[in-house]
Parts: sequence; structure tokens; C-alpha cells
Amino acid sequence: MAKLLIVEARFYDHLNDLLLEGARSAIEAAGHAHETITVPGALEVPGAIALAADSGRYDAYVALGVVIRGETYHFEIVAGESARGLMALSMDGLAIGNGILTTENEAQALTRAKKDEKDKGGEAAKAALAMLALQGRFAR
Ligand SMILES: Nc1c(NC[C@H](O)[C@H](O)[C@H](O)CO)[nH]c(=O)[nH]c1=O
Ligand SMILES: CC(=O)[C@@H](O)COP(=O)(O)O
Repeated sequence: MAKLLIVEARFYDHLNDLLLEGARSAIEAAGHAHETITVPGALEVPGAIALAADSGRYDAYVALGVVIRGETYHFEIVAGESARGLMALSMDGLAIGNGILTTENEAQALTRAKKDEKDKGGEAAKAALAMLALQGRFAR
């Protein structure tokens, strides 16, 4: 049984609850365990995963959050840099699924957060598990 850490950027409570439901359901359906930690926003997710990885306690990581465009360039920074940070960690060999939604509005986020619609939380959890399986396949 693998142990996954879900790192959620809790910026929109109702959307995060939906993402968490999807991610947890996918992990449990695959027969694995999970823990969840919460950070303020998407920009903190990569750093939190890096800190957790140093502990050696987890086999894979699921990043969850919602970034909705506002009036300024900050959307590009938050969306782009959180994704870049996660990609860098993935390229370092961590098994990560990215479920941080980056949308133009709340309606787009809602349909992607719902487990019975686009289920991006569950999708991210399955991606993390797929990368974990690859680790096993290529283990020296
Ligand atoms: N606007 C959103 C943010 N912004 C906050 C940043 O992620 C970060 O917490 C802050 O800049 C302090 O370092 N975060 C989201 O997750 N979603 C947003 O829509
Ligand atoms: C994605 C964001 O950072 C956004 O929510 C911030 O809104 P604004 O650009 O209007 O400050």
C-alpha cells in the first residue's frame, strides 16, 4: 500500500472540498492511503511538497488548488509558477499529479472540481499513482 500526500492550496473552500473528494476517492479506490496538508495558495504548493519529500514519509504527491483569473498579471504568476515548481519536482523524480485548476472564472472551476463531472482531483491522484508505478518499473 502506497502513502500519498495531498497538498491543497485552500483559496476557494467549496471548490477545494470537491477536488479533495475526487482525489481521495481515487486513491482509496486504488487501495492506497493518503494524508492532506493545507497551504495558503498555489504558490506554496511546490515548496510544501519539497519539504514533505525531505521527510521520506510519502510515496507520491497530489497538488490541489484553484487559480481563477483576476484583474492583474498575478494570475499568470500564480498559475505559471506553481505549475513550473511542480514540473521541476517531477523532473527531480517525485511522483506528482497536478490538480491545480487554472481557469477564467468560477463556473469553469466548478465543473472541473466536481467528481461526477470533470473530476480533476481524481485525475491528479491517478496521475500521481501512474508516476509512482513508473518509479517502480524503472527502479534500479
Ligand atoms: N489568487 C490566487 C492565489 N494567490 C495567492 C498565492 O498563491 C500565494 O498564496 C500568495 O501570493 C502568497 O505567497 N492562490 C491560489 O491558489 N488561487 C488564486 O486564485
Ligand atoms: C489568480 C490571482 O492571483 C487573482 O485571484 C488575483 O486577483 P487580482 O489579479 O484581481 O488581484
